Amino acid sequence: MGAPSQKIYRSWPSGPPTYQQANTDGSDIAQSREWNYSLFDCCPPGTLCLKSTFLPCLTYGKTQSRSKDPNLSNFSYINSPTYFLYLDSQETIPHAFSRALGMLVDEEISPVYNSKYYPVKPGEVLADRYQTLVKVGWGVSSTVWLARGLQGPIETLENVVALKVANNNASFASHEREVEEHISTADPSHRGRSLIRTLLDSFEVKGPEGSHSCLVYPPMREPLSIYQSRFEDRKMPLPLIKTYIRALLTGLDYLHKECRTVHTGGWLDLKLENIMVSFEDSTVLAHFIDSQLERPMAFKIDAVGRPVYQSHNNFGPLKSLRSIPQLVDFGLATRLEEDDDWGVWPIQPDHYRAPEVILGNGWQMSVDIWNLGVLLWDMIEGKELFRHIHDQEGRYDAKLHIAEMIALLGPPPPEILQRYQYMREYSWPQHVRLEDGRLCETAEEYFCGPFFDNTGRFLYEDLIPDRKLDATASFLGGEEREAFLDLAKGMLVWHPDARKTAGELAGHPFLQPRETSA
Ligand SMILES: Nc1ncnc2c1ncn2[C@@H]1O[C@H](COP(=O)(O)OP(=O)(O)OP(=O)(O)O)[C@@H](O)[C@H]1O
Repeated sequence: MGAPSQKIYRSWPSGPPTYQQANTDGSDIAQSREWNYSLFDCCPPGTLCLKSTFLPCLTYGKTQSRSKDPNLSNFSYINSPTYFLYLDSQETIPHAFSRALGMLVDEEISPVYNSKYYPVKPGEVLADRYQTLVKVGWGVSSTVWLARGLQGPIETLENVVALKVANNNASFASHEREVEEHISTADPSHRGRSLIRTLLDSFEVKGPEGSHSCLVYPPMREPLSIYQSRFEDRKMPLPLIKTYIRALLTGLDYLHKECRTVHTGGWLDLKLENIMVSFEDSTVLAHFIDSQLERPMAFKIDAVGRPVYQSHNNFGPLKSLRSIPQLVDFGLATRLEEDDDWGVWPIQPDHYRAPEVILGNGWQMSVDIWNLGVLLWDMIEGKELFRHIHDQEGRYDAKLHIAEMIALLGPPPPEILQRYQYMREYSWPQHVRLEDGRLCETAEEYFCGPFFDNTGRFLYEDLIPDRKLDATASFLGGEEREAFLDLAKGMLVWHPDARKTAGELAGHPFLQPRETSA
């Protein structure tokens, strides 16, 4: 599905109806270029990156030269130290990547890959303040690099940051910066603030295709999706999962109450990839950086001449379980300042989509609670809760999704259906484009409704699968299972206002540490 054409929210033109009011009113990029290792046309990039990790003077030289000669008219990457390091490095170049010819790498996999990614190279100095070390990730609109800040003592680990270099068309980047600045300052004393990724700095760089925003963050170990894979059968120990869920709820409590911000706002929401885990021990990062010496990143040149580096994000086995989770990626977050501000456009990845989004009833903070409720199954069982939401061709089908919600939770209460009927008349302030190019004005058009008739009867009763929520938690036994279901039932509620708040849920008995008997 395509994203909304503009990132806005608007309340209803005549004032948003409350549930009560509604009740009464009834490249193809050719991937043929070879992998290679050159960086500045003179030395292998990975090696340069690694050398510069340990010998910052090597690549920092550009910054130093710039301070003497701002135009860099006489600057050369080849200076005597570089040259010797280049010679010295020849033996460390791995050859394994030659087999990667024609392969799609990292961001190239994105269906919307284009040259709008800034061509970051390892060792590059950005804005005279950060020197890139190694690429650790990518998204549909950015690449993420570990970098060293050049303004403090440059060899210390404290100076290592993560740089998110946004695409030049990424309007999300300025939005993300604004939201994150707001989050950083709303109430720094709230416990939940540390559970949300905070921005350390931001700047712009000029690339061949225009200007790119760069957002600077503390470095993190990895997304929860990778962290999970470090445990047998991808199953984290239950006490640890409980701690994580409690932490995420504390973060959401801060986000919702103090920042009046919904994490959701587009297609990329609360999911395992958007929960990052901190380093359990500073030596993990130190060893990772050291290890890059032996294992420089491979890269290729894409059809338009942009280098595409293969990210390195394996920080190795866990040394302890002392990591903490953080919510990241606020590029599509939505601020709803007033109680009667509503989001109205379609949001959330299919699997996590809340009923009020599909029905077009408008959404607020509680849409994140539904999302996290669904995510509980991914976190604990490593499997998705909703299993029948795609048609035989694998396309998302909202009526199947509603049918499965009815199976698991029972039918929606009357006030939801009344509001649904009321909101069917509502057209979005802006059309939203579907992947096939069609423009939609209403949620009903977008999600191929209607779903209920005027009497509130579901139009596709034959699609309701034979599943019950209680039967989906067989991964837990006895009291744990009951407590877990009680928690989930406070989150997976048709009526958005009846969902428990993040703050209430964080105190749920299922999430409290158990006293161990002496
Ligand atoms: N602070 C960080 N430390 C280490 N790695 C990071 C950090 N932030 C992001 N990453 C890595 O970069 C990847 C992409 O980051 P992020 O999700 O912020 O980018 P994005 O362009 O918004 O992605 P998308 O929009 O496709 O979800 C993450 O999945 C993670 O692997």
